[in-house]
Amino acid sequence: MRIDIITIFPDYFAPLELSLIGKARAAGILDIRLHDLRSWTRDRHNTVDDTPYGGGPGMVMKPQPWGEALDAVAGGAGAPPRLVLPTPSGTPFTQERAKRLSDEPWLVFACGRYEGIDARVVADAERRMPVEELSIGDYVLAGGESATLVIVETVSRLLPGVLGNAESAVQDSFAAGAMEHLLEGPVYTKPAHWRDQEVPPVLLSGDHGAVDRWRRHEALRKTARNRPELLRELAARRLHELERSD
Ligand SMILES: Nc1cc(-c2ccc3cc[nH]c3c2)n[nH]1
Repeated sequence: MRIDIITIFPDYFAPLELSLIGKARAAGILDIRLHDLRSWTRDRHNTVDDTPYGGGPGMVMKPQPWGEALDAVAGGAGAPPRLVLPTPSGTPFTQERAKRLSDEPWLVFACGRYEGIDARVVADAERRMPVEELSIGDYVLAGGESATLVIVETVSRLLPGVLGNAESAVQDSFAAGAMEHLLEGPVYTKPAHWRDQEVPPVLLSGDHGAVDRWRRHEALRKTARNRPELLRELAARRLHELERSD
């Protein structure tokens, strides 16, 4: 997968040189390219923002640098990339959406700042590539860079060869089919006794059936406590499946 990131803060993405993603880049599984938006400014101050039409607080990112940056990065011959634009007003980013994005050969991320990017940039981009405006949660960041890091990490770890043990990707809380979207329960490792706490004996029993039942029970408990709405959705899905099978 190729990933291009356009931002005024390229250094924000230094973490993508580390750990699993850094190794995947070195192995050629991931081709991540950073682009400084200011490279496409034309004035000596490298201006990327201006006051909003209609008044109001803050500044808006100018269309000209973005238009030329997207032309340069995403405008080549061949199939266009999918443009991902993190924004508080976007479609919720979920594990299911991450799975779909992981099937894309080429993603371009546009990292906004200030009050956002002039709306004509998205309208212009939609003429030549699919555009996805995504929110990583109902809170407001200072820019799109953190959201882009979250999306890139979530998507990249689903790519074959990125995680050492593909199984751990399957067992994620929200991975389709793994414990039906339940939250993951507690995990333990050596030593079996630590600061007067014991590892649950079932995990040392060697009885894999009992371990699976215990883990499902703990996942249900955790989900009921922290995300009860997921249990309601699970019940509704089960009911729908039963009614379809009648
Ligand atoms: N889910 C979420 C996205 C954002 C976001 C994304 C881009 C910009 C640009 C300026 N402020 C921004 C905030 N906040 N929260």
